[in-house]
Amino acid sequence: MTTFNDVQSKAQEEIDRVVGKERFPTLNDRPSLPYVEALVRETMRWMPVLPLAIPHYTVEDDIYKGYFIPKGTMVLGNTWAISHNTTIYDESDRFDPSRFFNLDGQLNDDDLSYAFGYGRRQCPGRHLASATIWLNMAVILAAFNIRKQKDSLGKDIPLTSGFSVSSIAVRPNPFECLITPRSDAAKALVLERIVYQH
Ligand code: HEM
Repeated sequence: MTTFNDVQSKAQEEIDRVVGKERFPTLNDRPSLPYVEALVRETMRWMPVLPLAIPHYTVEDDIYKGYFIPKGTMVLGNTWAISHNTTIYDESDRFDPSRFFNLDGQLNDDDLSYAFGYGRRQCPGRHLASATIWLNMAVILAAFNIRKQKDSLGKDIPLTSGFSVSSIAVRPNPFECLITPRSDAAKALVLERIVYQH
């Protein structure tokens, strides 16, 4: 969100229009916020957390599409190759949630389930993960503006920190950004929650 401020504004506009500014979004709002849904999908597509899923090995000889795969071969599902396949995702390096909408403006059926792996070993936590990611994104977008940090002359500091792979998971390297409440009302809602939870 630090980099894609136009996407951020579009999602915030949808939240303000559908949910209003008197409360934060809840999971009940999920079906009514298609752009936020598309934003979650695009985040998981553009930089998958597990770009090679989790390694497995074959327990017997197999043939897949004419390739002989001996017993004991390590097999990796190449999630990155799928999520950056340019025949499915035009200009796949571009971050653009609108790619998940059909021409009639409806969300398409590409729910990014492959980001959670494949077959009977597919991630059992995927529904919890999807709900948690959606809710966190929706509430953060409702409450805060996320922008680039400024230098001493007030100019945006470019974001160049990139990503690292630790073990099998990808994560952003530490970076500076500016996170500010969107309004006094948003700030009050955040404070209300903090007080309530303690
Ligand atoms: C962004 C969040 C998450 C992503 C992207 C993710 C992704 C994945 C992937 C790609 C696999 C490997 C599937 C395969 O081998 O084909 C996996 C396995 C697994 N995940 Fe997740 N996961 C997430 C969150 C969670 C959560 C929240 C839980 C638990 C509450 C969880 C529990 C597991 C377990 C137990 C496995 C191993 C399943 C098995 O080998 O049978 N994951 N996950």
